Amino acid sequence: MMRFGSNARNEIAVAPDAAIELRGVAHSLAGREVLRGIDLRLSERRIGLVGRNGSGKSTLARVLAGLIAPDSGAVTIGGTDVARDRRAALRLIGVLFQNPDHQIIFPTVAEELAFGLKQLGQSRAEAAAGADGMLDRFGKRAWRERSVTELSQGQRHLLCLMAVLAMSPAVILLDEPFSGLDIPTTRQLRRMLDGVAPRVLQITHDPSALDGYDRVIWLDEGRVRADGPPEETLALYLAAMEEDADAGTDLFD
Ligand SMILES: Nc1ncnc2c1ncn2[C@@H]1O[C@H](COP(=O)(O)OP(=O)(O)OP(=O)(O)O)[C@@H](O)[C@H]1O
Repeated sequence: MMRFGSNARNEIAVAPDAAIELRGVAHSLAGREVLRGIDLRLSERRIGLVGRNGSGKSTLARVLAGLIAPDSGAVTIGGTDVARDRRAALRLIGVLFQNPDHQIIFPTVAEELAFGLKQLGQSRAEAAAGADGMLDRFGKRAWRERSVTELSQGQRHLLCLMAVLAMSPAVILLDEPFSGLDIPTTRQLRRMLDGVAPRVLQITHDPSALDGYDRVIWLDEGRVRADGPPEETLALYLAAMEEDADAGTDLFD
């Protein structure tokens, strides 16, 4: 099995099987209720999250990562409130957002990869070594000194995933992780994700991306509409999507 992070300080500070708990999570954006009271206990290794455009998935991802404190309710991972303890949250959950440009802050690949490791308390040399190690795993050592602006959108996406993996969080949250990636890169990422020990929570519109998953949650208008084994949740979800498509339900209300 692959391991990420050889440095002792990079080890996960909590048991990797620590559950994610959402209690009464509600949140509004611009006066609109986007999350409407979500209660979940997530302890499976591979969990999928599906739902129509605008159903609240990405907002829920931000709340799960502690990047937004919900208006009411709380999210804890292994008992730690991720919105209150941001430092601990870095080790607990790493997020790969849909758009890499919302995530990348440094001009070069090496600096971007090293940043998260320094945030975990690693020295400059340790972080540089960790960044190189991650580039080697993906056969991308040649990217080291490259300017991020010279990478394609898909390559920037891969860089963000490497940055998340390098930090060895207990939970990896992926928002449409394979959009814009070519087939070999997608397969490489899937293999990599299958090999990592932590829990993976994947937001996707592609049911096949959830093959082999333990549990799938369907979010609809900010509420959990179905939750259970993938084949059950996805059957309900896909049937409803067909109905909505036939009825021409407005996607962009
Ligand atoms: N920054 C914001 N300000 C105001 N409203 C927002 C903001 N971000 C999202 N919303 C609204 O919140 C709702 C949920 O958006 P969210 O991005 O969470 O949906 P999603 O399920 O991830 O959608 P998609 O599948 O299209 O990515 C939408 O109605 C959206 O218009």
